[in-house]
Amino acid sequence: MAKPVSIEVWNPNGKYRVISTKAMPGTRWIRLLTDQDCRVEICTSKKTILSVEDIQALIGEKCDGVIGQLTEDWGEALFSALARAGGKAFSNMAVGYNNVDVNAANKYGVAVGNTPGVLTETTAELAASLSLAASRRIVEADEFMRAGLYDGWLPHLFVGNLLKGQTVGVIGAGRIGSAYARMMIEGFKMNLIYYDLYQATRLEKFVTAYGEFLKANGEQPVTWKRAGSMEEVLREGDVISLHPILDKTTYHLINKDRLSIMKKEAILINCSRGPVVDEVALVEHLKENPMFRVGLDVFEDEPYMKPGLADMKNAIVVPHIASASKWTREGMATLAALNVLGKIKGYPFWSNPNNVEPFLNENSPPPAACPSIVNAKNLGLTASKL
Ligand SMILES: NC(=O)C1=CN([C@@H]2O[C@H](COP(=O)(O)OP(=O)(O)OC[C@H]3O[C@@H](n4cnc5c(N)ncnc54)[C@H](O)[C@@H]3O)[C@@H](O)[C@H]2O)C=CC1
Ligand SMILES: O=C(O)C(=O)CO
Repeated sequence: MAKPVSIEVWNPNGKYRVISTKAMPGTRWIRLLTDQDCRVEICTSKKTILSVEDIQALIGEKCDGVIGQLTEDWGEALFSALARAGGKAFSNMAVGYNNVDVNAANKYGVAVGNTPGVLTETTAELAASLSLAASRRIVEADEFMRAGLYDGWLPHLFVGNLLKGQTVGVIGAGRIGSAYARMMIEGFKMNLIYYDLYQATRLEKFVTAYGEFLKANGEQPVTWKRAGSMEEVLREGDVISLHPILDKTTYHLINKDRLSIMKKEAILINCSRGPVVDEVALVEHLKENPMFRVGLDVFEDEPYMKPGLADMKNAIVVPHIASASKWTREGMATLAALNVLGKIKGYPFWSNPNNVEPFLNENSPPPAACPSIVNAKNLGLTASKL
């Protein structure tokens, strides 16, 4: 058993014991819990990634719910420990929950929450930033400047790609993929090709309407196409951004063969999960194709990069910061806390996790519901009528 982990306590006499495995931005989430008779314990350990043993030690003998992080391994060991301690709820402070074994949670009757919606625009904005940075070689140019290498304007200096009129490819056109597509289409007048298991009807309607607007104003209209296969997107896209969930259907979705069918000067962006890309194959591809560029927010063996990646000038790498805006991170903390609180209080689950705004309004109390419980149906929970 690991040593006890250091904690900070809010409302020590609260009836329900709720643990957060990390300090989270803002204070609203703490207030929402303490106002409802929760004792909140926040882990203050300096370790970035807590082990299963650390979290078991935090859970202890009695625990009603836990707010955890995407870096933690929530499986059989933790859900059984939480259930033994009387716990009813766990929430990831993340929309992605590939770190959670939902079947194990179902087995122990623990509700699993996530935080959709509040990070859609923020994450899409980072994907758009990486797209621009890669197309205009901003990081390379910045390094060049700081190294004192600039000795005057030159016709060939850091020539990149114009986005206008090119094709943006989106794989996984859900909330974030669609928001990213809109930014690239509206901002840079790119044409869209996308691949998803489902039709992105709202996105299609948006592109059609925007195309008509451009035409009416004497400009070249933008177009959209739903691809019948992922390969079609990879062949046709100039900038391709990955936004699917990580599961067994998307693991190494970008591999050696698929990289080989992409355009030699294409840009690949990954703000989904690292294992969606075979990073070893990517490093080889970057070496062999110097005009091919990538922008990566996530990595296969986070926090590590595969050998060679850090040396590649045609790669831009940032440390999983796509959701890192203040508003989003505070909102994620709020949604995660309300998932746990709602389950402890026996509230129904919110029937539309695509619209979590009522929970984020600081000026009114949140609805009496759990904003997003991914296994609500498995646990037979009731949907909110609000
Ligand atoms: N880098 C970061 O900081 C962040 C990463 N994410 C990642 O982004 C993912 C997507 O988030 P949302 O857009 O909110 O989720 P979403 O559920 O709205 O979208 C995911 C889309 O992927 C599609 N999809 C699933 N399997 C597929 C397949 N095999 N091929 C093609 N498409 C497939 C789904 O149909 C869905 O439309 C999260 O699961 C998370 O892993 C999310 C937020 C921040
Ligand atoms: O919400 C997620 O899935 C993240 O990756 C956090 O930014």
